[in-house]
Amino acid sequence: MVVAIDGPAASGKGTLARRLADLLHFAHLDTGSLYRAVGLAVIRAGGDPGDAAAATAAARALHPETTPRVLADPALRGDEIAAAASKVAVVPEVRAALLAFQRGFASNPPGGARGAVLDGRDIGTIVCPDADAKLFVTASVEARAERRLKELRDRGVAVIYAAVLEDMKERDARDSQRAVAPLKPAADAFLLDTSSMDADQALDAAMTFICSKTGLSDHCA
Ligand SMILES: Nc1ncnc2c1ncn2[C@@H]1O[C@H](COP(=O)(O)OP(=O)(O)OP(=O)(O)O)[C@@H](O)[C@H]1O
Ligand SMILES: Nc1ccn([C@@H]2O[C@H](COP(=O)(O)O)[C@@H](O)[C@H]2O)c(=O)n1
Repeated sequence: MVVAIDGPAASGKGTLARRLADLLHFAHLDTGSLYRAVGLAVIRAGGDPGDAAAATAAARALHPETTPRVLADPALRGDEIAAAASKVAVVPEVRAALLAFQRGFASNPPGGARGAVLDGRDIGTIVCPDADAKLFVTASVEARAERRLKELRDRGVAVIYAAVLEDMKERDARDSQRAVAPLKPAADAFLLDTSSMDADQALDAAMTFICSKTGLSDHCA
């Protein structure tokens, strides 16, 4: 069984995907980490993430056996790498190079898990169009900027709200206006606006939808 979760930055989709995977004993793939890994590799090689050839070479150099170790690198979590990720993500050859790994994870989840939860921008539309349940998680850009601000400050990063909000708007625009696999809800996705929900309420709403859609019996009342 595959659960596809898409949405903009800091909407809470990663938190929700992790918690759903724990609850259902499914494997989880944060597909944004793949794009971050490509952006980080380009930067570490002294390149420009806006250089399509460099980004394509970095994406093609990611191998399935080493990818889990690459995705665990804490350096992926920085805001500079998030911006780099959204630049390499506009390149069609980069997206094509990352597709097989994502589809393989969904169809054959690691560790013998009986299902997979993938979160990203194009999971319900492109990566897993036949997913059993699709959710599009969103929140106002102001709520998302507040969440990211808190997260960064908790990590000891000195930032101001206006800069976080500006970065968020830029990334939203790049992700939703690109020509290939833009951020948008799949036609059959459940829209979950978490602007005034905490993470527990979002999980409850998602589970109610997944239960009604899939009839998963062992986790549904
Ligand atoms: N429903 C919620 N209410 C308030 N804060 C939340 C909620 N869900 C997640 N958060 C917090 O908001 C921040 C962003 O959440 P998360 O990383 O899950 O978002 P995301 O959509 O996966 O972001 P990104 O695409 O940038 O990785 C985290 O600090 C998380 O703890
Ligand atoms: N399926 C996906 C996932 C991510 N991206 C791009 O990567 C950037 C970083 O993603 P996070 O989820 O870690 O914030 C994101 O801004 C997208 O540009 C993507 O294109 N497709």
